[in-house]
Amino acid sequence: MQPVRIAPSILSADFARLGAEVQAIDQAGADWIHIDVMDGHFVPNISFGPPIIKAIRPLTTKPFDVHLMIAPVDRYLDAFAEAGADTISVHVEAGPHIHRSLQHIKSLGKRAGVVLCPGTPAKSLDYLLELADLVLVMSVNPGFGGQKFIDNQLKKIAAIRKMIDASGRDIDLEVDGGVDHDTARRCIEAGADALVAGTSVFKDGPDGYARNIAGLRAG
Ligand SMILES: O=C(CO)[C@@H](O)[C@H](O)COP(=O)(O)O
Ligand SMILES: [Fe+2]
Repeated sequence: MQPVRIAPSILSADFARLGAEVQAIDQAGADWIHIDVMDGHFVPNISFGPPIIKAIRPLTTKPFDVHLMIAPVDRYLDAFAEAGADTISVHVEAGPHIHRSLQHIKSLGKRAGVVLCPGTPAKSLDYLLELADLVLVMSVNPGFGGQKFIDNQLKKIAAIRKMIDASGRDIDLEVDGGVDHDTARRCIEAGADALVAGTSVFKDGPDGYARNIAGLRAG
């Protein structure tokens, strides 16, 4: 089994130095760059969109793991693909046609991710796993970094691990929100193989990035 992938969330980066921050987490060992897109409608916060993603795309070869917290979502999928997303993840709660959204992402030649908010059951994946390359379990309510990990999501992670294994498909199981050294270990034990981390990677400034990423990966 490959080591758990660490995806630092640039929502916690210094936006005034965004390009340098992306290069710093790349050099520090990030596996993926996690990019949180928020619209002030699906979630109560606004972050960045395709032009920012396009601007930072030439600065690293690491995959862009784009987490869309926007509704409606379908009309923007092409723009995120063109801007340089590698994985595009959409919330089951963000629209009436999640199956269509996943089909659309696949048709663009991108990896399709499906995201579940804390209140959404694992069962909502029943007819979606055949299209998914990644399942993202939110361990906080989406919209902000720096929130506390919701413990009952560990049970959901374990349930989804079983569903993925039973599917026979190669699907990443990623967890996002409140991931620190302690909760990272518990997520890995429950079956996660990719972790998003904002606060716990960026909290000590650039000198701490490599140490913090390695610490999360070690579990
Ligand atoms: O999607 C989100 C929040 O909605 C996350 O990706 C956060 O940005 C993670 O930040 P921390 O909880 O690790 O500080
Ligand atoms: Fe995220």
